[in-house]
Amino acid sequence: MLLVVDVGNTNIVLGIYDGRKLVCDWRISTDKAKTSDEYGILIRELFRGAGLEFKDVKAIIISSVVPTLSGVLERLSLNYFGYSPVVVGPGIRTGMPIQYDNPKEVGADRIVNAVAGYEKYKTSLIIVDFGTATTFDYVNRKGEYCGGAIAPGLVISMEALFQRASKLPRVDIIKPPVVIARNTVNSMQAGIFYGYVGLVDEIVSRMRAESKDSPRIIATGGLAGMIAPESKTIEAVEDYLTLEGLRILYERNRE
Ligand SMILES: Nc1ncnc2c1ncn2[C@@H]1O[C@H](COP(=O)(O)OP(=O)(O)OP(=O)(O)O)[C@@H](O)[C@H]1O
Ligand SMILES: CC(C)(CO)[C@@H](O)C(=O)NCCC(=O)O
Ligand SMILES: [K+]
Repeated sequence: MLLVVDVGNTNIVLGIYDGRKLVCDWRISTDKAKTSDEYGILIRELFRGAGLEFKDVKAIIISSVVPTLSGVLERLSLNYFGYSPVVVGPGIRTGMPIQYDNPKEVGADRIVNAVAGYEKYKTSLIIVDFGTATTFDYVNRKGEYCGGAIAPGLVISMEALFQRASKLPRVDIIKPPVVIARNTVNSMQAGIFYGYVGLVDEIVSRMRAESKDSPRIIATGGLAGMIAPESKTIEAVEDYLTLEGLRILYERNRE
């Protein structure tokens, strides 16, 4: 079985593939202070809960946008699983030309999403990933990664509001009952939720216009399911896009 690991700034998502089938997935908090041994213990517990053992894993692929944790997880792979992982980054075969000024600068998660999206849709597309940051990526018809936009994530936006204004509480990010809200909590929810729907549609519309094409628009990430129904532009939500992309990239790089 293949272990796929996506290290984000808020969460590390792990998945186990048996061939093309995702058999289980877990989400743990990203903690830059944790050692490879501490992650090892945590992952052992997750495996135990799913009736899996470390020796069931025959290969590992990691993408990370937290440089300090890349080494920690590489060490974990070697020490606990006995395999050196494929790490998404310069030098791996993506099958996707990267038209960023400096290809080394683009987040590995964005490339992984782009690879998965293009493999599934085989046409030009815009991918919106709602994570710590919200990323927008454009892939053209030929399957080239063309770049995109990075916006503050929904949770970060809410936290900025609450931390900078004494009378504003921390609120759940939900769709409020009305936009002309009559209490602080609903007012903040209205500003963040509808403001964010607007942010997404505006960026996607401008990217689509600039692309001079008619890309498909897909979304992923924890909060995609909440925003997508209100968005005029998002056509589909692909919950496991990043894990799928990691599986595909492993296939392209196994020797
Ligand atoms: N309804 C909600 N209200 C508040 N926060 C939420 C809600 N749903 C998810 N979150 C949080 O939003 C954040 C972003 O979620 P998501 O799972 O898409 O990204 P992530 O995987 O944590 O991002 P990254 O890949 O950058 O680590 C997470 O911290 C998640 O716990
Ligand atoms: C934007 C994030 C934080 C989203 O996870 C990540 O993709 C990242 O750190 N990217 C590096 C900058 C870039 O993609 O241009
Ligand atoms: K992510």
